[in-house]
Amino acid sequence: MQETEAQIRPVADECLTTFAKVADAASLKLQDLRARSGPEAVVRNTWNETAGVDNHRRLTREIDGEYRSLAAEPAIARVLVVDEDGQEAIYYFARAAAPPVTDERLKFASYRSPVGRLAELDVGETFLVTRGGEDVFLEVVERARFQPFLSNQEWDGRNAVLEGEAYGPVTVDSLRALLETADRIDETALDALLSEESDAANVRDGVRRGVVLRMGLRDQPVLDRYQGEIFRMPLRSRLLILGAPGTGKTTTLIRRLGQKLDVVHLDEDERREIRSSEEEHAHSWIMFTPTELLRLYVKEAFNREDIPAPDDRIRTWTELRGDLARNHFRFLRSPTNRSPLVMKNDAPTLADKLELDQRAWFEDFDQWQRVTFWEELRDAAKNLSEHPSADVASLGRRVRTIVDAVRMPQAGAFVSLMPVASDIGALVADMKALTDGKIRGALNLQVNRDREFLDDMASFISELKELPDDDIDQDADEDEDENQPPVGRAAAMAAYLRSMRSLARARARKRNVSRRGPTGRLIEWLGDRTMSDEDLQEVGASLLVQTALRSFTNPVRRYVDRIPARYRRFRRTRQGEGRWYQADGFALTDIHPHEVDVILLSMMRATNELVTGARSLIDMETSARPTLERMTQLYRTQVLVDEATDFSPIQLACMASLARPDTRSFFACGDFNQRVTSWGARSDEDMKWVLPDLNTRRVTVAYRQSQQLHNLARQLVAVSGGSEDDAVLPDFADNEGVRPVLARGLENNQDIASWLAQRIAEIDANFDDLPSIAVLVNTEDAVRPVSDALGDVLADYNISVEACHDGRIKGRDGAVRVFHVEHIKGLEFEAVFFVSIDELAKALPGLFDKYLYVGATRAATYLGMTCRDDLPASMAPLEGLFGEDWS
Ligand SMILES: Nc1ncnc2c1ncn2[C@@H]1O[C@H](COP(=O)(O)OP(=O)(O)OP(=O)(O)O)[C@@H](O)[C@H]1O
Repeated sequence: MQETEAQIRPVADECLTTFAKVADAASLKLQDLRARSGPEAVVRNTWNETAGVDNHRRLTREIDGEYRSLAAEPAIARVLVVDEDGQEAIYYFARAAAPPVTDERLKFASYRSPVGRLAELDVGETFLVTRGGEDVFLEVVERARFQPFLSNQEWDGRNAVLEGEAYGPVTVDSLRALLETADRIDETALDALLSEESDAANVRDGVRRGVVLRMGLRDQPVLDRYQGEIFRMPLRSRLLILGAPGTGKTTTLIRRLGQKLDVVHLDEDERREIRSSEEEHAHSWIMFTPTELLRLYVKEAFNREDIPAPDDRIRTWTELRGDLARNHFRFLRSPTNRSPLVMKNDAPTLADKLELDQRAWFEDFDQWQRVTFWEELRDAAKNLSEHPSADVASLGRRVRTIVDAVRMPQAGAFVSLMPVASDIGALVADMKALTDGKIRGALNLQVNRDREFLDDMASFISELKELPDDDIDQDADEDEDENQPPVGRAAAMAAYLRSMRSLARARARKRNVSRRGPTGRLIEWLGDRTMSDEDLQEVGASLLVQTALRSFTNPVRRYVDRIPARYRRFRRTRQGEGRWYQADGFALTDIHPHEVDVILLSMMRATNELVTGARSLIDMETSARPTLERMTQLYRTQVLVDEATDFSPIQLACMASLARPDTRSFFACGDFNQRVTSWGARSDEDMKWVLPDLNTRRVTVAYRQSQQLHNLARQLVAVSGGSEDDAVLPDFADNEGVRPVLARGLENNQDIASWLAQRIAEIDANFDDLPSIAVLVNTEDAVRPVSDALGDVLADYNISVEACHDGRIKGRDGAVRVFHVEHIKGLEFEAVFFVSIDELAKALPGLFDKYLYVGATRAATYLGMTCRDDLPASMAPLEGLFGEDWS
């Protein structure tokens, strides 16, 4: 070891000198920048143009941030390379920005730059660079990674891992302490003996694993060669990263996002493709996590990468789905939206086991709705072309030629319909003025007869509000129904117009209006205070023509925005055929969240096809524009999904639809063995369905767990029939850990708490500070009683316990945290305890093995399980892997 220490001391010395040099240079630049960026400097530099000032401020803010980061963390890696001519070069890599330093002997670069790849390669590996137009191979001769740390105005490098051709890898706790050992000359024999011990603890053979002390994704400034390759792939990639628990998928995802947000590291084509300013690009991303808790867990990692991550950028699907359906695509009922659809989490609408067939379900609907829409358009065109009025028939013939030319909705056909649409719009407006005039005339008559009429009607319709709008008139046009006042005389007038139109249409078709819904009830209430039969016939006939014509006034909007209405018809049809849906037991207006996903995907895909297939629809002033712009406003340059296998293929496809079409940048990571939702994606085929050109990559080095826990995890997969993974342990010197432990027959919370407390005390004895510990329980209701019982016992050790309800709070570091197992996807702890696993097996037979696997793989070193009775039968073969305690 002494020989190694002698070899690495010059490296340590150079590192510390370089840290100081970079940090000083960054601090100077920072001072300079701040001195120059006062208001006068801004005015002088930009001639006081607002855009210029904003731009200047942003640049100043960004550069300020970069220098501040460099002053706090001057470098994360050092690599010595040699080229084919034997020329050596030393590179220092900073996390994000390139350090503002020049040095004859040293080269400085950002880890995010292409040459940053050197920091990921092992000693002996080569990397191709282009120098003066020629390809040159660089071979890595020495590599060091470290965490710079300023203590008492002196730089140190903590947790450094150094490796050269002739030494290492070694882990050095402190580079400064390493240098100080060389300075000791006049030691007494006692001092020498003591310092021998501490020197040995400072420099140790091999790469060491850090203890998990806090609840948050650990910092991993330099990735391994496989992760690095993925993180550097072009922005326009569509990637799925699969890997066993702890293989660094989330880590890679966040590092990649950081790199791709930094426009400096995008190539020319990518910069063109993002089509936005730098500032927009910095905000144009969205990441999905399956749980609120994972969002909290990763937030700090975003801060380390200097990525502002407000809540609207890291989202759960549940949250975004509600927002899209209610506020953007507007097909769920709200105080301002008369839509009949009400989303209910437990709406019993869907057939059993539909989750196994969800792709076919979606495709059936999507195909049905496209065909239905076009057939209706074709029928409308035919009817118009045969209409007695010459004006109408001539327009009808024009649209018929276009519609008959294709069999399904197509971007090109919509473009061709646009010029006719405006002629039709003018005709409809004239016809509507006439029919509205007639209905208003009738209303006027009633008001003249009875001054109270409007007020009486207003109070009657306010009572109807609660009635489900089951019978919303399929032919009532959105254009007629826009901006409906909710209360008062204006609302009464709108309701009168609406009901007269329904009545008139029904008369013209020789049908009756349904009595069940609000419109039918109002008509009943009106009695003979409607229009004359003759007028109803005449208005009805005109309205039917208007409806047929309206199919063409804004065909894009009708195509996309009527998808929810078509969905209701589809559901009724298939329900009758005994497919996809329960035969009965739910209201026509109830809709399950998975059905909302289907509608959203259909609407988003339909819009995307038009945006990409016919840019002219959006580039020009057409009636289609607002419908398409609604989608373009939702686009993000980067869409990222963590724990992708917890989302259904339909949800994943919705997320992929949010990726800006120019780049279609999509990055998902997950592990099929860790799928804990019955609707989650189950296979490669599911993922290929989401995006056919998805490029799947695997990461296989499992960094989180000790040898014993890694082994247990693999056995768990084997006994549950999951797909075997190819994960291997890293070359850590301390993979050896302790056996997982098991307690049987713990029936009540007191017994459970006292067993947990003994194990926690055993862990605590090994550390100065309590590492991060999670206790997982089977239900939300068990969180409080288990925390209270454990808190009572652990109070004797001065260890506090925190109940983390609903997975909405992270809890405090230093306390033992209690979670419902449902929320712990993606997290990592030094120790995990699973309470009453046999009860979980009984409660969730279908997902038990998945939850067990996910729970057990959250632990880095210590894993404990309790059973109320005994191990579930499926786990019996693994009994021999468990011990009883860690004393
Ligand atoms: N290249 C690496 N070297 C050392 N440790 C790493 C490396 N990459 C990731 N890790 C560490 O491995 C642990 C697990 O990382 P991460 O949570 O990203 O894995 P994951 O694959 O997303 O896990 P899971 O599937 O369980 O969600 C973290 O502590 C992380 O710091």
